[in-house]
Amino acid sequence: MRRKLAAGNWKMNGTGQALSELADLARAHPDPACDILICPPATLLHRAVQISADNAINVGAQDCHAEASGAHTGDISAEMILDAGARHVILGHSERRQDHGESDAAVCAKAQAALNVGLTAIICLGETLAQRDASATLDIIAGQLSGSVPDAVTGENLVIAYEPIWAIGSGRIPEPAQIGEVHGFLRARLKERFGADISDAVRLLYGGSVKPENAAEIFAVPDVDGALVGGASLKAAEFSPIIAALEASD
Ligand SMILES: O=C(CO)COP(=O)(O)O
Repeated sequence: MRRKLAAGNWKMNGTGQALSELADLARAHPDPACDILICPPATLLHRAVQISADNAINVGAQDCHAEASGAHTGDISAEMILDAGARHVILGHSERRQDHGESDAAVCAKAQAALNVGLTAIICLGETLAQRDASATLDIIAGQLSGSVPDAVTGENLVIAYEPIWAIGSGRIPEPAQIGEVHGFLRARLKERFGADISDAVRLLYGGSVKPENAAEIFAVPDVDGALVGGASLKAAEFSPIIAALEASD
């Protein structure tokens, strides 16, 4: 049985002061019925891990390099993330695909590096508004899925986040049926490629303008195992009701 996952992506937000939100979140959810993950900027990883050592909050990174080490100024490796005490890494977020020109192949290589050291890879994919309007969503998703996910997946070490680009930070979300269509498609494609045991263990998150007000509706969609939350994960008071809605979902 998959355990639900409420994941927060802080993006390029937060200095040391923001870590008090982690402590608040931990206090609000001492024994959660789902996994809780916060992915702060790399500068806060180590401190976030220390704060979360004795509570139910997990800590993850937002990116890693595909190489294990070497002359890559400014980058961090999967092993460094592990060494900082984190166990998850977000990869292929649309902001990285866009800002840094990351291709599916690049994301796949990073995911392979993450799996090599035992991290769980949270691979993001999603269509633009133009692609949705052109009825190309499932084709785009299929291409991103096959190109970004490495063969080494064993099930629990993979999370897929479906994040329609037009829903990120926009306040707009797809219809529940549209989310369900993509998640069902992802599950079926994973099953074709990896078999039922592995595909049943992969968690599928929805991301894009998840808020306390819409969380319950999103979590009621079949094959939605949680959320990857941006803006609303920055404040414990906003993320906490989203976590509660996930805990309350079937
Ligand atoms: O990109 C996202 C999470 O990775 C979603 O961001 P928002 O929740 O701010 O729309």
